[in-house]
Amino acid sequence: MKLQFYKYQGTGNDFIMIDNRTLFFPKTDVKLINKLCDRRFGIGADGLILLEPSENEDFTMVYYNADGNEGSMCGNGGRCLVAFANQLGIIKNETTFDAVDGLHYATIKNGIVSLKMIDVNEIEGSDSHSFLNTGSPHHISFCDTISNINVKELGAKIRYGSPYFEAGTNVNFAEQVAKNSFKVRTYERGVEDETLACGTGVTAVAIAANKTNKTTANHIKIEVLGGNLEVSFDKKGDNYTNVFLTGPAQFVFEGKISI
Ligand SMILES: N[C@@H](CCC[C@H](N)C(=O)O)C(=O)O
Repeated sequence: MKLQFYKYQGTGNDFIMIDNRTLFFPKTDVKLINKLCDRRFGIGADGLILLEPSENEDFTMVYYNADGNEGSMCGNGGRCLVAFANQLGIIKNETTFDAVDGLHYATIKNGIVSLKMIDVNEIEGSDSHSFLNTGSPHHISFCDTISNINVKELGAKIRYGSPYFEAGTNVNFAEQVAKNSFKVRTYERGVEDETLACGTGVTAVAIAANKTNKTTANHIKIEVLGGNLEVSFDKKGDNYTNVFLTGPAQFVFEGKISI
């Protein structure tokens, strides 16, 4: 069978998109999804996303990490899926869709997608790190400089170590560059490597930076290896609401692959 696919990227976090409105895709085939995401034996991507029907919303997002397993929420993947739904003519400039962590509202204008993320009200912290869930779990270490960190090696150590072990976590290294701006590098669980960007990761960094008083800003610019993202939120006490992740989401190419 020939599988029609579309390739998208959001600040270099890249995804295979499949229009699965007819529910034809063999979604329990972990090996197949892993192979499609393989950069040598397949199309190559950090993850694969199925666009499926939804009972009450515009569509449903089903996200798989490159290892072939269903993942938790993917912020950049969600933004790319909005651009894909727009390309398919399912939505115009705004949408609400279903995902593993609940409903997401989003807008798209001139290739820039702004995606509403879940509210956050639990942030664990110590002197060395913060940990919070922005749809996916994120460990954050604020560092003086991140350019010389071996993200793959150190990220893997933290991802598999105490207290995360098998369930694991994504791991972010963040450097403050100005009052309201940070640089971030991320080790992604499920890709098991550094990626060029992570949407739920930069969202977690922005909230953790505010919570730990590194910034009083509620509109934060984040530079990642693949480009620039922005995170904004409202804050009441320890509750972060109206959390938006904003940045480019672009179609790269489409094709058919034998499966
Ligand atoms: N790239 C993603 C994060 C994807 C989820 C993650 N790898 C996991 O399952 O933990 C993003 O942009 O948020």
